[in-house]
Amino acid sequence: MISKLIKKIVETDAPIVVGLDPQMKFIPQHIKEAAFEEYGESLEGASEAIWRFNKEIIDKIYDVVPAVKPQIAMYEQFGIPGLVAFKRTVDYCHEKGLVVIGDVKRGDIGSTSESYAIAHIGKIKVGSKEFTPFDEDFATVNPYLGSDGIDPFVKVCNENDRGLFILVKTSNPSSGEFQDRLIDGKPLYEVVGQKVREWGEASMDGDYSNIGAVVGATYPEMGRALRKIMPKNFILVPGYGAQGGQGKDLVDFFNPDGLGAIVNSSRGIIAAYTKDAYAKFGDKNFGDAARQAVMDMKADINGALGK
Ligand SMILES: O=c1ccn([C@@H]2O[C@H](COP(=O)(O)O)[C@@H](O)[C@H]2O)c(=O)[nH]1
Repeated sequence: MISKLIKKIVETDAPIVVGLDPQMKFIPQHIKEAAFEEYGESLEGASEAIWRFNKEIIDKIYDVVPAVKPQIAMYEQFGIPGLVAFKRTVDYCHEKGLVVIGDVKRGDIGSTSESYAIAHIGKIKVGSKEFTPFDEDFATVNPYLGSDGIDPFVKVCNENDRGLFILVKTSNPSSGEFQDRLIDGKPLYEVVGQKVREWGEASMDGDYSNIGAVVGATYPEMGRALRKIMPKNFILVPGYGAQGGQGKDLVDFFNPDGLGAIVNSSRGIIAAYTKDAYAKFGDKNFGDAARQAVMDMKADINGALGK
């Protein structure tokens, strides 16, 4: 699966993933009104608004980026209708040829991890039939339970040619509270980075492993250290834009081959029309504002990489 993602990054010349994190406050009034008119002010109405919003964004960006990252929390908060909107979004992104990274941050004891893995990147048999429940290409995973919580995810990946991004150093302000603590003289994030390297060794797909890492754009120094520890693991880099990360911070997350990292922006793209810089598009043209924000992000990152 990582080779498919790399091919699309090269084709679009954009190491960028658009985060589909559709909070209600970002959905223009005209979309909410139309959805509520049909489905009522209900979980169904909100989920329909999310779906319509996503579809417009996807239609405007699918040809200029390789991948999207729907954040399941934004859908789950609307219950079952929200999860239906999540699945519709995943399926539509696949129809448009996009690689889908499900930001689901799962991880538990082995038997439960196996079920999470099946749900998001695997297959399940029901009688004589087989189903792919959520059917993302990659899933994000929390490694805090250790190897027996990760192994079932790796097994399901290997059986289905899917991938993982394992949390190593997260972008949030308090990530250091635990992740920077020293263990035998090494910060925990480096210990986890070394484990990601090992977990990924049996999942090679070309030059890179299907098992990648999450490292926040907000910690460029740590990104540089982790790049060296995990030379064959792709890094998913959140924290660009709304959390303050910029192109110049990202250079060392990449390998000398110009690959090795893919940078996420969610609010910075999907809510671009609410920002002064893109206000000229207006709320009716929020999809065009998102496309322009992608082009600006691409110029910023590729400029920093000297392309
Ligand atoms: O360390 C992490 C891991 C995941 N995220 C997720 O990425 C997006 C970021 O959204 P922005 O609007 O671009 O800030 C969001 O879904 C987070 O849950 C992260 O930010 N940091």
